[in-house]
Amino acid sequence: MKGSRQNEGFHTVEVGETAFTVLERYQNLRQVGTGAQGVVAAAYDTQLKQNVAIKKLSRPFQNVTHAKRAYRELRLMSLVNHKNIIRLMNVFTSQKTLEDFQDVYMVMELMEANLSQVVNLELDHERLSYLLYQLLCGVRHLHAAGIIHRDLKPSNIAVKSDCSLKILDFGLARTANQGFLMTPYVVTRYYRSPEVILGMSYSGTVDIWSIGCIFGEMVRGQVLFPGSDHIDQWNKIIETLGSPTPEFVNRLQPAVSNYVRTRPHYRGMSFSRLFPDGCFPTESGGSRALAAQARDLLQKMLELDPNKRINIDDALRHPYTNIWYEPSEVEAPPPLQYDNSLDERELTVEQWREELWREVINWR
Ligand SMILES: Cc1nc[nH]c1-c1ccnc(Nc2ccc(N3CCOCC3)cc2)c1
Repeated sequence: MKGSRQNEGFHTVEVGETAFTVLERYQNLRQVGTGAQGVVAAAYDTQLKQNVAIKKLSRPFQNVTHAKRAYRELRLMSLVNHKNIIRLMNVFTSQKTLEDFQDVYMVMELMEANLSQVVNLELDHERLSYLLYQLLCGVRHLHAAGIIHRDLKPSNIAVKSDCSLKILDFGLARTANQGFLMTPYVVTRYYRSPEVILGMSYSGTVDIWSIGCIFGEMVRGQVLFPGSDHIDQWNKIIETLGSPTPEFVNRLQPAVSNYVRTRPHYRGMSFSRLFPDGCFPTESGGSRALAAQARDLLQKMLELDPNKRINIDDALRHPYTNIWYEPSEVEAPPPLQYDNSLDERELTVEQWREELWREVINWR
């Protein structure tokens, strides 16, 4: 209830190098991560008697990129409701007025690791297919709400030892500036689809490409396309998968298609060479058949041409993942539609500050 939160006391603790000023109910804070948006701590919620994660957004209105992302995340997290998308449990600030407004704290359910810690483990097919299935379910729910993530990567997906998986954020706003960031954090592009790299119009299948890259990395134990920038990223993709078809190139904007045509011609590697049986789990039983199914799904996800790439519903019905198919999980009622136009608004830093302040003090 708003009243209690306003009056309830706060305490300040150091988490790494960062001061967290949080409601007294949250105790025993310890750092678990840092992201481009801020620091994340694990804590114990003495009211709910459960562990939680608390993300501190430091001055989220410092520039338009941060403000848009924070605003979008607050609105989207309150809007979607799915077991494979992290749930927002509480939002607060210790500042009492808009003039003093500085920081936002977002409280979520605590997971145990992110997928970056999992990609180099030898996972059996059961875990591999279950993680993939849950990722597809979460992304399907986002798409049902009109949200295309566009920036799925292992660091924004969290897991627990029971193999449950949750997507941690909502990716890029449609009008997010693709390149320059004010923070020292390097933007990871390894998982971005050809259409995002080449500035083409895009649809939900951009997220299927990213999921294919993540799935391939879990099989291979290394990043599939570790490009140092967009040019290098494109070169690595075509060296591995082969050059795009003329039909695909003709759909590009003139300047981009001219560049793409200057590239050498690559045949690309076969998927049985890219993902040989040896890199799949070799536990007893039908693992050769499972390896063939996993390879087939990978090939359909890592299709250069978005028009030919497998879509989410077909990926969820693929033999490799449909063993987990639960209509209640796949077809969870789509939330209200997200109004993307909210992303398009060009507000000043001061206006975003007020928008964020309003979102925080009016939060449920
Ligand atoms: C919202 C958010 N943004 C980034 N991360 C999170 C988040 C959200 C919910 N739970 C967790 N849990 C969690 C994640 C990673 C770790 N490890 C990191 C590496 O070293 C071993 C532990 C431990 C716990 C993290």
